[in-house]
Amino acid sequence: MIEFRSVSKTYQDGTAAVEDFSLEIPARRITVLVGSSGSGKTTVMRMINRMVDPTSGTVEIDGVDVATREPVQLRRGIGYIMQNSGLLPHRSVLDNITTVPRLTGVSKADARRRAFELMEVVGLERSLADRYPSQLSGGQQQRVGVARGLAVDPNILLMDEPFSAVDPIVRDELQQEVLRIQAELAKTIVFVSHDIDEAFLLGDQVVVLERGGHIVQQGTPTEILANPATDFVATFIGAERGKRRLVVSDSTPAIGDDRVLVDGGGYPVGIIAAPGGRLEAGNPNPKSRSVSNKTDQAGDA
Ligand SMILES: Nc1ncnc2c1ncn2[C@@H]1O[C@H](COP(=O)(O)OP(=O)(O)OP(=O)(O)O)[C@@H](O)[C@H]1O
Repeated sequence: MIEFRSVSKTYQDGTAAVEDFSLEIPARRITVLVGSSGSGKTTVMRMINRMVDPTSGTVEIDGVDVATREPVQLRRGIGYIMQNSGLLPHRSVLDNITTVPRLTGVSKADARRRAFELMEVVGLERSLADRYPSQLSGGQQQRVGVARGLAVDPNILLMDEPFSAVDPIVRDELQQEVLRIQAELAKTIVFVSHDIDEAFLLGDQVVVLERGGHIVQQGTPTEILANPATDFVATFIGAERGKRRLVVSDSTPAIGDDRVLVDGGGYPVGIIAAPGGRLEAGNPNPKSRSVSNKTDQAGDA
């Protein structure tokens, strides 16, 4: 278990990134920290492996204050997977995966054998082993990042918006891989995301943060969806869902040349005015009405 006790972090320039943050992160489960940009998610996560040290308060792993651990040693036992994979550009896929195990004293032969196993775990073909990161797709690079994070066989895996730079289809695949790997390996995963759908898909526990690392709600996805604790959470859930689900469907009826906008449940939520269409024709200020909708209701569908 990872435990934050009244942790605060003020950066040198005076930014109070996290204030009085307390949280228990259960072992062998996925906890997702989700919130808008600048809410302190990354700062919280980095205090686990001492990439950031708290200004006050303590972070404990299985009852041991991480401040008592030597940072480099600590980090070698915790997998860290970040956005844009963070791979070493001049090293092959295999070398990227074996670097940290080699530093911790694993023999070259064992590290290579394990790297090939991990490539299989994350769905990468062996034939990619000698390529350089620039010769891989974004999704493949992220898979190498995940394999590298797993290479030291850590109990804890930190994942900082790992899939936000890949396209939605690849992101879906990678999210499913995480769930599959987790079902197999049962790590303690802390996952940072600004995407509430991703949080609900992956999280056993979801923690919604507001500016200053203030926890506005924590619980299972079902608990949060059923009972958003504040307007902020309700809006966060609703706005995000509405935005993602809105589509102009060919099968929806048009009004003249104007197109009907529907949400994921197929309910009409607005009209997109076509140039010269009925809405546009009577509109003295066309731009202001080119999209008319009520997205705030779309999340309820
Ligand atoms: N090294 C730093 N020095 C000063 N301020 C920082 C530093 N790192 C982060 N901050 C500030 O701390 C606050 C929280 O940042 P943090 O990166 O933890 O948020 P976040 O929720 O992860 O944001 P994002 O989703 O944009 O990555 C922000 O106001 C940010 O500008």
